Amino acid sequence: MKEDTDSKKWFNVEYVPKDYIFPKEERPENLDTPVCDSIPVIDLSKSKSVETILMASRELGFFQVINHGIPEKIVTDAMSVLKEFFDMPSKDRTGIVPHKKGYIYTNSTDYAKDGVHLWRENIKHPCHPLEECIHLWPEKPTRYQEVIGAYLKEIQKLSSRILEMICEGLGLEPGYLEDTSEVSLLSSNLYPPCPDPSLTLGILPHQDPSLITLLYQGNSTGLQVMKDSQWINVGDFPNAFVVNIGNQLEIISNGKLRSIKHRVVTSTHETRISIATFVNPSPDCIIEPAKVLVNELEPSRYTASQYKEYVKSSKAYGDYTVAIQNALHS
Ligand SMILES: O=C(O)CCC(=O)C(=O)O
Ligand SMILES: [Fe+2]
Repeated sequence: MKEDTDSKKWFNVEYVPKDYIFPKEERPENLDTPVCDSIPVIDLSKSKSVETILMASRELGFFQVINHGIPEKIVTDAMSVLKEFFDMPSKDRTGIVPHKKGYIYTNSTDYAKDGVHLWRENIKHPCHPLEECIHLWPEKPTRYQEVIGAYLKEIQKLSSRILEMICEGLGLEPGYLEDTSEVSLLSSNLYPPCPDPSLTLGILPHQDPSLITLLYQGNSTGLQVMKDSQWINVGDFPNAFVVNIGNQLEIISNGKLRSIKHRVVTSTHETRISIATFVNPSPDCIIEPAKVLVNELEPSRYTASQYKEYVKSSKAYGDYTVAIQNALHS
């Protein structure tokens, strides 16, 4: 049997197929916005980084970190193994039974909204505890489990460090966030070049249901953040990780830190591969504004809920993801 080569792939088209065209009011307008230089790039080797992280998290809910200590090779290996995964013939990627296997692959034929597909392919899998999940991840490419496992160990360290800095900046006791959080989900996207980016979207506008999200985007662009009612581009910065505040940390901080809407637009010439890792509260955690941030002048702005109940009731990560997470823990 002939393998599916690039020439036969769904995105190798001259015109955007009808199923990928969003209604006019949802299309990305104004794609010429200049790359924004107001997403702060924070050097973690500098002593003032707690202050700058706090300032960015309050104002924009997004920042980038450099000199973060993750070896470049671990990151480039992760990107290349994911590229190999997305490049494999589709028979090696599909046919996965979400309830049995520890990962979900969706090609672009999943309906994102009202019968329209996103211009992307995606793989997602749980990552916590690492020793229990790793064997359930893709077996092809053969290096996948080893390389992504090594990447996630580094992400765990970096996310702990960033959560500790946020704790310090908010005046919370050490460990308040870190002790009850886990890097629980990896979601990697491939956004192929698109003949007309003004008609399509890579990811719909959304806020992350996490505590924080760490994202590696290589040298590509396409991520946009809503600032003062305008979409602005998050520029690429060599070896940087993009960090954003998720809904759970907005609640814990009693609204001091902001979980901001973002989306991904496509490009005519660039292939974007991104690796998002969601740092979430442990499932049993009660999420509510930290007591030290609530007082007469600043009363609690959010009601308490258990994180796993929130995930279940809001279907925060989609049905399949909840199903594989439950399968793992039962
Ligand atoms: O792929 C990206 O750049 C963004 C991904 C994202 O926002 C998400 O997975 O929540
Ligand atoms: Fe997101």
